[in-house]
Amino acid sequence: APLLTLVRQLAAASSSDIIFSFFNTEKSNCAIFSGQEFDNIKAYDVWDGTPEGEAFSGSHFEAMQLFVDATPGNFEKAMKEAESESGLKISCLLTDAFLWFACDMAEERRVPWVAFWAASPSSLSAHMCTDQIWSMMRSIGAAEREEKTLSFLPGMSSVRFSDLPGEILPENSESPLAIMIYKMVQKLPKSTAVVINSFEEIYTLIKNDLKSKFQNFLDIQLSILSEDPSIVSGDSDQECLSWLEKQRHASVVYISFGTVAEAQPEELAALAEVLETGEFPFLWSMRDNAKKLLPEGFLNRTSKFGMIVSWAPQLKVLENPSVGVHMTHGGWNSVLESISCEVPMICKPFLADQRLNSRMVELVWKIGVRIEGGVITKNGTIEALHYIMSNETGKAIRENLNKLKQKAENAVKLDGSSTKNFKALLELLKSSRGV
Ligand SMILES: O=c1ccn([C@@H]2O[C@H](COP(=O)(O)OP(=O)(O)O[C@H]3O[C@H](CO)[C@@H](O)[C@H](O)[C@H]3O)[C@@H](O)[C@H]2O)c(=O)[nH]1
Repeated sequence: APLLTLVRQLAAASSSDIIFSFFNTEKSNCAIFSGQEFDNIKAYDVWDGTPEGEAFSGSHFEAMQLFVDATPGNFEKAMKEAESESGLKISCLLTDAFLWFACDMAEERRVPWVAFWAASPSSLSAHMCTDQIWSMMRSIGAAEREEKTLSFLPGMSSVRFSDLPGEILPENSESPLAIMIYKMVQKLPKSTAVVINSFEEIYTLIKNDLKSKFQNFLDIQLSILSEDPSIVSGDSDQECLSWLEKQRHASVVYISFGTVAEAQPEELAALAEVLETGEFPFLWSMRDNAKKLLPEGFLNRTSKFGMIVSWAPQLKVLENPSVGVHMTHGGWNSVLESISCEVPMICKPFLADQRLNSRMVELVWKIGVRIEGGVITKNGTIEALHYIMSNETGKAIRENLNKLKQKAENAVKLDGSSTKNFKALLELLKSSRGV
C-alpha cells in the first residue's frame, strides 16, 4: 500500500507524461486498489506461486516461499504483457526493495532501478550492516546479546542485539525472508536510488550512514502526503468515528497490531482484563478470528465503554482528539501515523523492524513506551497506561511528539526535504524515459 501511495503521488505530479504499470499479486492488487482506478496507473497481476486452480491453505511463510520461487518469471511475464499492450518499453523499475532481482532486470534492460524500502530507516541500516553484526555476534556469548548495545552502528547506541529484526540473526539465515533480504543488501548499492518512507530530520546519524552507502538515498514522507478524504470508506468506518466523537478528550486507548502480527491468547486475555477492570474506553482493531480468544462475555460487558472493529480507518482514528494512546506493534507506518497525529504509543513489538522501532520510540524520540519485557501482561499494561496517562510523563511525551510532528510537517512544505526528494525522484523518472 505505501508503494501504491508513492506511485499515486508520482502519477498525479507527472500528469500524463509517464505511464505507471503496477505489478503485484492479484490478492494484494484487489486489496489495495479496492476497485478504484487512478489516472496513469494500470494494475497488472503477477502469479503468487500457488498451484493454479487450487485453494491455498498454508501459512504466511509457506505463501512467501511459493511467491519467492515464482520470481522473477512471474514478473517478467506480466511486464512483457504490459509492454505489448502499450507498445512501449519499460523505462524505469521502481520496486519494493525486497525484490532484489529487479537489479538484474534493470541492468539487462539498461534502465534505472529505484528500490523502495517500506519499513523503518533503522532496520534498513541494521540490514546493511549484517556482516558486521554477525562478526560482532561471534565474539559475544548468547547471554550477552540480551543487553549489549549496537554502539558500533551510527545512531543506534541505545539499540540492543536483542532488538534486531529476526532475519538478521545467524540462526534464521536460512529462512526465505532472510535469504531475500541478504540478497537485497548485496544489490541495493547498485540501485540508482533507494527511496524510504520517512523524513530526514527524524534520524540524522542513521540517514548520513545510509546516504554514504547508496548512490542516491531519498526520504519521502508518505503518511502526510497521502492524506486522502476517501480513507473513510464504509458504514462501519463511520460508526467507529461517530463513537469516538462521543468520548472524552484523550481518554480512548486505540489498539491495533497491524496487518501481520498476532498476539498470543494469554496476551489478549491480559489486555482484555486490564481494559475491563479499569473501564478504559477503548477502540480495538482486531481480526475476526482473534475475537474467539477474548474472555467469554467480554464484548457484552464492555460494550458501554469499548468498541471492537475488524478494521479501523486508522489515520482518521488517530486524528480524533478523544484518542489518548495508541497501543501498537510498532510497524513503521503506524509509528509515522502516530507521530503525524501526535498520539503517544505503547509498543508491543512482534517481528521484523518492530523491536527496533519500539526501542527508538521509547529511548531515542521519547514519544512512548515499550511494554515491559516485550510481552503483554496485566501489570505491564497498567504501568504503561499510567505512564502515558499521567500528567507529568504524558506531557513530556506529547511535547516531544509535537516537536517531531513539526519536523514532519516542515519536511513536506514547498522547500522541505521530503518535497525536494520527491521532485528529485520525479526528475529521475522523467529523464529515464526513452532510455
Ligand atoms: O485496523 C487497521 C489496522 C491497520 N491499518 C493501517 O495498516 C497499516 C499498517 O502498517 P504498519 O503499521 O507498518 O504495520 P504492518 O502492516 O504490520 O507492516 C509490516 O510492514 C511494515 C513496513 O511497511 C513493517 O514496519 C512492519 O513491521 C510489518 O509488520 C497502517 O497504515 C495502518 O493505518 C488500518 O488502517 N486499520
